[in-house]
Amino acid sequence: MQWLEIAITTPAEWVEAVSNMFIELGTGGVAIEDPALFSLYLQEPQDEVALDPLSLPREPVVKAYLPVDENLDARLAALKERLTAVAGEGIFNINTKKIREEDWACSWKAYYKPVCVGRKLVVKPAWEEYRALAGQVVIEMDPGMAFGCGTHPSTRLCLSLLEDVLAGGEVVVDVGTGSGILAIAAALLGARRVVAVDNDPVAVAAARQNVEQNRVQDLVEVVCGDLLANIEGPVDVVVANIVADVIIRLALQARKILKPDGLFIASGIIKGREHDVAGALHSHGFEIIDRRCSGEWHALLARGGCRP
Ligand SMILES: C[S@@+](CC[C@H](N)C(=O)[O-])C[C@H]1O[C@@H](n2cnc3c(N)ncnc32)[C@H](O)[C@@H]1O
Repeated sequence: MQWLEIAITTPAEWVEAVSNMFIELGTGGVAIEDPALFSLYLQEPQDEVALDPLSLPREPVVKAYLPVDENLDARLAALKERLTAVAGEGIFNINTKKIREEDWACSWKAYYKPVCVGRKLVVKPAWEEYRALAGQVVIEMDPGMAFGCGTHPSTRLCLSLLEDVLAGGEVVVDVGTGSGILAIAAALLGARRVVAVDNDPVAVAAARQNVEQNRVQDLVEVVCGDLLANIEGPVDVVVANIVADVIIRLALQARKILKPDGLFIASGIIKGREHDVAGALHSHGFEIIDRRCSGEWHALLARGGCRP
């Protein structure tokens, strides 16, 4: 299959909004090439710096991929209309190029480097060397065509919340697992059993591969399905990094399978929608016990569940 790579060069303040538009358009993944992140990476002590600073973009570039099929023109037109509606003409520079599926993965790999998240997690591309410090928990990722290489703020918010709430021995469900990153993190942080679900077969395949890569296949089961439709409780933690409207739809299902005082980590909420999501959580009996944000992205930690 052929794919269209869409690369949008944008001022930094629009990065999250553009990423969100791609996600709402249904692209499997979003890659952010942010010169600020590269500079941070280059400041860290490295055994070997494989990145040529002169090759870095001067402004952030947000990339996503759409299949070249009969829906492509309509999806591109919808994207351009939305970009113009939010920011007017001339803010974004859009470049597209067709690439073969076999070349897809390599097109963004050069910019994907190990990143530290929270207190002890490190997300490392499968093909990069990284010498872990004492106490660090290293997740190896090859997201392929699925969302979730650990650089997106909404993923990072989930990772840091997982790190804070997991004490060991929990049953966790990761809804919208993408590359499997959150499910793998939960297992490496001590969960006793993790179910990872996604409705995209490409994501399910990538997640299964990453689960094996991290040698947590005895703890993590990856299934294809719609939200929590076929998942049985009781569980200790539900984590979901999807868009606000999907989180709202998920809230009741999550409450039904959570143990009393179970925890719901809800992320992927773009600025302006956090009140809608909090309202839906309250209306289903959840208590919000933590709120975190990074740039335009919000995550909520809610407590609630059903008595047996
Ligand atoms: C933003 S990505 C999150 C990936 C990963 N969990 C992370 O945090 O980086 C959202 C994922 O949710 C999946 N998804 C969207 N709607 C879904 C649904 N109704 N049921 C299951 N998965 C869904 C998408 O296929 C995508 O892989």
